[in-house]
Amino acid sequence: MSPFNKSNLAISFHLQEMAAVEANGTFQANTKTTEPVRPLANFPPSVWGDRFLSFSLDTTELEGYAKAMEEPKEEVRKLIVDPTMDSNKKLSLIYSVHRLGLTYLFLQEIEAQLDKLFKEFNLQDYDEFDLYTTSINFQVFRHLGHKLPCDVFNKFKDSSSGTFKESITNDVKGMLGLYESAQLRLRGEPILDEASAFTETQLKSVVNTLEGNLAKQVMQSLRRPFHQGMPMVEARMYFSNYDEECSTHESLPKLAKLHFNYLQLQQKEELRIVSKWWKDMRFQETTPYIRDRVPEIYLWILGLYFEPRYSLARIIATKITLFLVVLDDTYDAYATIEEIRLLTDAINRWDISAMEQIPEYIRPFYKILLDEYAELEKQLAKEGRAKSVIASKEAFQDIARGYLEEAEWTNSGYVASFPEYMKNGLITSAYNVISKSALVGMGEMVGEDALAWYESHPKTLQASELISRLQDDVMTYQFERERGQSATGVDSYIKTYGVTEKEAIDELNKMIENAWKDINEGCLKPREVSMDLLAPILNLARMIDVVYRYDDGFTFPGKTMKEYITLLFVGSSPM
Ligand SMILES: CC(C)=CCC/C(C)=C/CC/C(C)=C/COP(=O)(O)OP(=O)(O)O
Ligand SMILES: [Mg+2]
Ligand SMILES: [Mg+2]
Ligand SMILES: [Mg+2]
Repeated sequence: MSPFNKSNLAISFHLQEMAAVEANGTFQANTKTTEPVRPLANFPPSVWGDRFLSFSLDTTELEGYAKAMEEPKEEVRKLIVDPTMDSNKKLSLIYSVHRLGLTYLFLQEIEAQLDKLFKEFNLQDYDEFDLYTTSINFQVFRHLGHKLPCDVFNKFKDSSSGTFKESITNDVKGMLGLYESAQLRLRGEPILDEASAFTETQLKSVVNTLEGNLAKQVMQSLRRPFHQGMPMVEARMYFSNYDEECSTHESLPKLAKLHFNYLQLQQKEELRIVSKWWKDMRFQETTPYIRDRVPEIYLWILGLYFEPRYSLARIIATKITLFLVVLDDTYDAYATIEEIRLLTDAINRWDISAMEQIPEYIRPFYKILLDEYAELEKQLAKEGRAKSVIASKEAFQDIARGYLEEAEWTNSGYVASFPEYMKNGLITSAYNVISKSALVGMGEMVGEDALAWYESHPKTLQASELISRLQDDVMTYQFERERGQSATGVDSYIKTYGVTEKEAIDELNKMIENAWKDINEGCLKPREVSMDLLAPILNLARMIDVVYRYDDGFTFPGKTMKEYITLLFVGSSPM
């Protein structure tokens, strides 16, 4: 959409909204009802309607794909463990396996290979490797948890000027690899800070001169680097744009196709289940003021983990996150401060007797909330893991209190200091409650120690929360400011440090960049917990990039989220 159209959208949207408020205003003037003035947002309606309800899973087809995967999977496994394969070829095979989202099928074999290759690492070997090979190796080691030193890139810098050598700018594949490598940087790796800016500028300057797959690959990475992407979608795009790299061994694309088709059927069934549940709960009738975004929230949760074994976990986490949309839009775009106080108290009480104290319109939500959690607690108690449900429920109560704090600030016109805002903002980022809710269906790997680690509010989780809170604020503060919603991190930062709006946004973006470095650090070995428990946190940060890198892609889901939902769940025939 051209910027002109975009501003048209905003204008027409604003006019609609003004008309609605106006209508409300005149409506109240004439009828003298006690109906309060409400901060209505008139959110755009669902893009999808009921189209995902009609899917019907053919389990024979699903089993057919699973069966057909066995043979190419064994072929790929043999390649991964093949002791005669040259180590750089081995690393580039593992790289393609990883980008195709297949690592989890060969995790033991891949970890064993990388442990061995990482032990054999010495910097001298890298003297004769070109930029492309160096960057592939760097990415594989870093993605799988090994801290390959960024010194491997020193030889590409001009020792006298200290900048990157001009000569590498002609090596587009190498530059692309360096750009993707730079996204894995940690604090204290300035060569990679430079590399990220240098390669992005260079690649943007040549992208229109490129052709074929290389053009598609550069456009794909410039739009969003792999590391910040949604694994399921990134796998699909790697398959489409890197067929040369994928077809080095013909069993790999064969496996990738069957794997994608298997997952697509399972995910369409999950989307049908949550869409039917949402429709049966009649939220769009009882709370019509909320954003109707079931496929978008399901896509968000799919971003956390796409492995078949997490099917139930995705359904549970999607439902709880949909509850959060109802809660957030109720606090932000409908309830009065009195109603918010009553609802927050009811959520803290978590008792059906609190029904009579909350407004009529929100009672169905409250009842469904309590029933859903009671059912989850009962189910998980059978596995002796009801504690994960309690942790999710307590985090849910926590965010309601956080949303109340925001509402009190809005109501009193108070603009919190930035530190005070962030203390509450990490809670309202919703990434604590969502990550804990993601654990509920993950099975026996979520033991006492896993829960204890999450409850300790680890740095990696805080970093993901900060990215969620601040990226959302940077992309939604104008729209929310127009509606008089609580001051966001942007307003707090401006007020606390007396800087311009642009300076504030630059500072917030630097905080987001540093938070990404903390997440990258947290995923490197030795890890505090298994990567299975870190992946939802890393992927939640990735989904913020997917939804908010260019605009408020959740309130206005007509671009990236629509494209991704179409790619994964609409029509696309089996590969
Ligand atoms: C904050 C954030 C990006 C959360 C992501 C996790 C998530 C899906 C939370 C559910 C509520 C929601 C969609 C908030 C984002 O919109 P918003 O801009 O209305 O959130 P806000 O009211 O907290 O600013
Ligand atoms: Mg909101
Ligand atoms: Mg809110
Ligand atoms: Mg917002």
